[in-house]
Amino acid sequence: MEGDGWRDIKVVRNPYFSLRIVPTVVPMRYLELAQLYQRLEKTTLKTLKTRLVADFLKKVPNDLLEIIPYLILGDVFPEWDERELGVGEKLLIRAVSMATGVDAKEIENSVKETGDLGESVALAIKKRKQRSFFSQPLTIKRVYDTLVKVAEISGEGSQDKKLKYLANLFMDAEPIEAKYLARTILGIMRTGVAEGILRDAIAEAFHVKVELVERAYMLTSDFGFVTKVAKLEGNEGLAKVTIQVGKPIKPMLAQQAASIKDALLEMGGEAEFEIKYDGARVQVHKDGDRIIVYSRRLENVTRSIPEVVERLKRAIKAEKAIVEGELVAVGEDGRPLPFQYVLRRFRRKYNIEEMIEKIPLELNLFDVLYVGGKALIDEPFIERRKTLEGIIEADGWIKVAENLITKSVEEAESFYRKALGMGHEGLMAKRLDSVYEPGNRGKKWLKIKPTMENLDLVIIGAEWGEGRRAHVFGSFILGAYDPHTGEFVEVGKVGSGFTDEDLIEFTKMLKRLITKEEGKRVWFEPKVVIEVTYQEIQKSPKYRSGFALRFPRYVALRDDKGPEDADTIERIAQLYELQERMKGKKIA
Ligand SMILES: Nc1ncnc2c1ncn2[C@@H]1O[C@H](COP(=O)(O)OP(=O)(O)OP(=O)(O)O)[C@@H](O)[C@H]1O
Repeated sequence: MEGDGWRDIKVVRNPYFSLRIVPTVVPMRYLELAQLYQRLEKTTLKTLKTRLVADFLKKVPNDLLEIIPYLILGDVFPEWDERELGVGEKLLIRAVSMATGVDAKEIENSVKETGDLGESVALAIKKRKQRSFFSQPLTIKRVYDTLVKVAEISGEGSQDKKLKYLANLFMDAEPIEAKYLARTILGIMRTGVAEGILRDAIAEAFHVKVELVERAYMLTSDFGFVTKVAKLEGNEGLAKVTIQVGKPIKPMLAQQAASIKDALLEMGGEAEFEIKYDGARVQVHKDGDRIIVYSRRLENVTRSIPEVVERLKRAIKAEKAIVEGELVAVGEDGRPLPFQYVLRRFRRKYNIEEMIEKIPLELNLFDVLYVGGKALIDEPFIERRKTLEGIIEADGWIKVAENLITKSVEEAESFYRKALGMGHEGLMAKRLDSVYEPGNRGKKWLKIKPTMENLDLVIIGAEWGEGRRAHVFGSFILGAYDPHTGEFVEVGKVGSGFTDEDLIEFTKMLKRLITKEEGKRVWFEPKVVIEVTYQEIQKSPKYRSGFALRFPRYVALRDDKGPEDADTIERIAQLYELQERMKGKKIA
């Protein structure tokens, strides 16, 4: 009966006939998922979390397999899906109030007291004054279908419609279900399950190789699909997974080289150098007249850049293709503007026309991953580059990245100086024979730039400000990801570089992520990524990470990156080595 959302076979004794086996329909209850969330929240042990998720996955009927992984992560849709629930805290509280008869003000006050919206919603449900005679226990399918409907409602009166759908769910929810439903709706799950745990759990549940799960995920960015293949087709099916037009591929990344000379040496004496444009990376999927553009974080940003989409339709000559490039904002003088300008374009949802004029965008394409029905990721870079040049018709706004293939340090250095002179960030060096490694930050691509890398770190805590700034956070605790424990560990505290407006914005954004308060200190669910500069990376016995940043300074909010894209302890260790090597070296 799997496939219809039903499971279990019950033995029913019929008083008139002999013992018969009658299949009864028992859909999977949302309660089971809520109990999983609760268990996950109670432990910090990565291994235990993995086992809990694996045991749960084993019980999931086939037709829920594609949605459960996202719900476990605390999401409803994959990050590249354009749909959003569009429900804020206020609307959610109104829905709970409607469902329970508890005054919205009372729920709001309770949130202030508990500091935990989920908990306060559960309390309201416990006080529920009425429950419909027709009340039905919540099933996962019903919760999911309702959330999909909520996401798809738009236009006039949409808030009221959303309110009714949500109130209906809360009307039938048990307190524990309501707690996690509320958190899912607001995207603040707090169960500490990130992609790594889910990946390991899929492997454990279906006895498949973790490397194959990882590979399939890097190629499709779709845990729902990967889970289904793992269960139904095992290792063999996973090994066959390849890229598909329409599903974003995790981008291949680079490490930093200390100099052009080091880069050439590492690449075996010859390399392709390309300008490193300072903008935002995009992955373009084209299928006939249909274009989808994904950001570095694989969010669908197509709608925010309609003029680029129109040009892409003409510039990509192939009928079906996946190409990658760097989108750069261009100033009036024709020189590149800082990457934050492109991010402003991505964020804009209304009056886009106005932005097209204000922030014109240029796209520099540097790779092709698919063309004419064929995945190209296993072809050498040099071949992909030729293919790319063959399918792009440059139009001044869309072009192929400027490059130089050379063995000569001098030639490459002169290209480097030229790139910096034009206002670009530096150069990329690419190994001619390198295949495309989705999601990997290896040494096949190296970046060369005059300054040390900025770091992208997660805000894991903060301290309230003082005096005039007592109502906002004054400094933030920075965390780097430790892949061994699955935790974010402290590497420093940043208080400079923020304007008053920044602090107000950050306080608003972070308040809802508070997990713990200790005097003036608060701790957050690790979600928000910021870019910081620093004077130096120091070894530090004080921090568990082993490193501390000297004089970190805030540069920008990286809402194009999720916590899983933030820099890791290992990356900081690498940068520390690089810093030591760069000391006293002049590379420009
Ligand atoms: N010619 C190019 N080839 C590849 N990447 C390029 C090129 N020009 C600019 N880039 C950008 O540089 C990035 C490669 O550097 P890296 O691997 O460090 O990515 P990142 O973590 O996003 O870092 P960054 O902060 O530099 O964007 C790419 O993701 C892309 O956005």
